[in-house]
Amino acid sequence: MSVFEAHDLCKSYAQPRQKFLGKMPRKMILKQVSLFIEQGECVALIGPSGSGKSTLAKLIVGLEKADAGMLSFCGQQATSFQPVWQQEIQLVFQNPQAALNPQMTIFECIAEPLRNAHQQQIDEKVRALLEEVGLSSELLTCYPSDLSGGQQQRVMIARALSRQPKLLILDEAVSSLDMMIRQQIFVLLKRLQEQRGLSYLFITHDLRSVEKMATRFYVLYDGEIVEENTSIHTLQHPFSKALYEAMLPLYPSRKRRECYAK
Ligand SMILES: Nc1ncnc2c1ncn2[C@@H]1O[C@H](COP(=O)(O)OP(=O)(O)OP(=O)(O)O)[C@@H](O)[C@H]1O
Repeated sequence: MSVFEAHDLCKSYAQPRQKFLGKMPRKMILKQVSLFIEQGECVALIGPSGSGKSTLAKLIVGLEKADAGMLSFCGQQATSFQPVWQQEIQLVFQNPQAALNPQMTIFECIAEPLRNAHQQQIDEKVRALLEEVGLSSELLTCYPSDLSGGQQQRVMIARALSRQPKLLILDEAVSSLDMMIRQQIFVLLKRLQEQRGLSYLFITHDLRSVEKMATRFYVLYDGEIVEENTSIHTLQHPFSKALYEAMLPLYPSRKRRECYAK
């Protein structure tokens, strides 16, 4: 069963700099984008910079409104994001440093979405969430700046989990992390996917991450879905092929090793 579906989503933005004779032209950013995510599935979204990936993420979490099209979450169809979906669709951004309030302790960062609960419940929940994302409770009194990038991203994931989501939108969520930490976050995300039945929309530029995380992926190019595939090794669209060609091999051939060494 699909946890989320988008049908023919269109989105344009006004171009104030190109205003002419009192008319404000609009630029089409998303052109009839359709996709679906099954329950418990990790679907990736790749595409060049400016192709509209983050705009699509914003439509899905209700930060922006589509010009046209339909959304469906857990079988409920609507022309725009519904406030009742807010708890269950959560967004994790690329840069946790910018997303976490530097004045709040780690406890406060994770507890903030739980503020309506009883204090004792909040304490227990925050500790359980911290443990679930593999962080020590010793960090509860620290501030975001005391933590590494990987730890900060774990806090962001714990914060998102506090709302009991069904769908996480991971917008370049591991891009700023080094390879080792990235791998650890992948392991964490896979475990959460299994244990909680979570679904992910995993937005990235990195085909290796797609290979590791996703069972299926879409390619967004100039606001259009130009490809849907299950393997990065059978890409069809020229952009996807170019991205594949640009990917460094896991085990470079001798010829390539010599080339990189120069
Ligand atoms: N609020 C806005 N007003 C006007 N134009 C916008 C707005 N937000 C995004 N855009 C434009 O929409 C286009 C798509 O932007 P978007 O951030 O969705 O791309 P992206 O694929 O996520 O890029 P990247 O991979 O670099 O993050 C860009 O040309 C951008 O300038």
